[in-house]
Amino acid sequence: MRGGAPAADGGEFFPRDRAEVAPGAVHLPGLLDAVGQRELLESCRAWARPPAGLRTVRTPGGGTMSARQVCLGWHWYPYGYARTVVDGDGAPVKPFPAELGELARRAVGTAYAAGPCTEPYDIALVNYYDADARMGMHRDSDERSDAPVVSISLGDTCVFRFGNTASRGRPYTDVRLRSGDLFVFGGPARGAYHGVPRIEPDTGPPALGLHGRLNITLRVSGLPAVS
Ligand SMILES: O=C(O)CCC(=O)C(=O)O
Ligand SMILES: [Fe+2]
Repeated sequence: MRGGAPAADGGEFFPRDRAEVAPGAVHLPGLLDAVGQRELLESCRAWARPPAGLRTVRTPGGGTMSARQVCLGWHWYPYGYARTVVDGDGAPVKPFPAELGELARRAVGTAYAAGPCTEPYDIALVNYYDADARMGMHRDSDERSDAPVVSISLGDTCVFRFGNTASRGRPYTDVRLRSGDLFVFGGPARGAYHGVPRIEPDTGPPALGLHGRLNITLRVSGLPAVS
């Protein structure tokens, strides 16, 4: 892979390349340009408003997740999916926007030679990380589809840890995800453990105007569509 050292203006001197981190796990740097990032950020701000807005997720063991979350299409809670915010204000989940489905299809088509995924994307999780937030190693395993997961990053750079399907431990690869990067994991990587051990504060593009990091995770539920 070619060098990715930031230039003095915050841009890239050498473009960063598509990189296959593990079989089926593909990093697509800079897929969203500045305009695309700004539009998506504006949408995230609207989705984060109540009802069914940004919330703190409580785990059955009594803990809380440090990244706050809002869901679109299907509401994820530990550990399942619902049509309403069953662990929050009880409001109906906001609809899954068609443009996120298009973005997921484009990402899968760019990531894999086999081309776009034909299953309809119908879940978006929007995770907001402040400088101290992180996400522990976990698998995305509440879906009934093995379609690839597509993850989008906005704002501050994070360290994204992509591991293996057997355990939370090694071997894993740490990848820096920057604003506008996408990461796709499907096929043999679909069930791999992954997490976010660190946010690098104040590393996002200043013009974006986002303090912290947003992640948008797109999934196919495999659950019956609403009529
Ligand atoms: O923030 C990220 O990059 C990962 C989010 C994630 O793994 C999830 O929401 O399941
Ligand atoms: Fe995940």
